Amino acid sequence: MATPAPARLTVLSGPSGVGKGTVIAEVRRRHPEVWVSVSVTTRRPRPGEVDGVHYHFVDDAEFDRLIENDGLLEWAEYAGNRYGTPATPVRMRLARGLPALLEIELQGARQVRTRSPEAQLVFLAPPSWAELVNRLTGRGSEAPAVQERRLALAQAELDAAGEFDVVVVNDDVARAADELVGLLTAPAPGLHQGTGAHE
Ligand SMILES: Nc1nc2c(ncn2[C@@H]2O[C@H](COP(=O)(O)OP(=O)(O)O)[C@@H](O)[C@H]2O)c(=O)[nH]1
Ligand SMILES: Nc1ncnc2c1ncn2[C@@H]1O[C@H](COP(=O)(O)OP(=O)(O)O)[C@@H](O)[C@H]1O
Repeated sequence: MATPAPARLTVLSGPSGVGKGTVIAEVRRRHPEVWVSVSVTTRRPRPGEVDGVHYHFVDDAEFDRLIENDGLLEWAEYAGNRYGTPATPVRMRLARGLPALLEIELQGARQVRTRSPEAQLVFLAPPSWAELVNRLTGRGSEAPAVQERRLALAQAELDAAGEFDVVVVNDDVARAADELVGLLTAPAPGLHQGTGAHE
């Protein structure tokens, strides 16, 4: 009866500029204990981004090495750069019975779905297309050509929202953060007992 629920792996995805970073920052402001994986990327740091905090910034050779050594839980190329989730910290969290949150794009979310079917996949959606464009251009962190590229990808990402377990609309940061906290603390439904599915 008293079998504890397995620690859950939760993935948060959504188009560039929808507010994934903002909502996660709000969740962590309220609940500093929420653990979020720090990805590796070949993208250049933006002003204010700190190596080891926002990302582990690596070059192509280092990224290749991580792939070869099976060091990544998943990885994908997105808008000309590669991004991946270091496997060991996530595995250690889950092995200790503690939840883990990944903020990754669609191809990565699909890889997690395949490898860990019990993972919870959450899609953060904008209230409207116009608002997404506003946020991405308003952030001002990318050149117009890069924004265009990200918006083209965003259309395909929005089309895939139905693949996710839950869609959270980021109309208001506090409200979306509340909803995400609820999902992170909800018990996992339907244990896959005896499958050894959770890594
Ligand atoms: N597959 C995968 N995607 C990631 C990872 N880390 C970040 N991303 C995604 O890569 C995309 C681009 O990230 P970034 O350049 O930081 O831009 P931003 O999310 O728009 O601020 C976003 O959709 C991120 O969620 C990762 O480890 N794996
Ligand atoms: N609910 C919201 N309402 C208005 N602006 C928002 C909201 N959430 C995020 N933003 C703004 O949208 C921009 C993109 O947010 P960001 O967290 O960088 O997105 P992502 O991590 O998904 O790329 C930022 O300027 C942020 O302040």
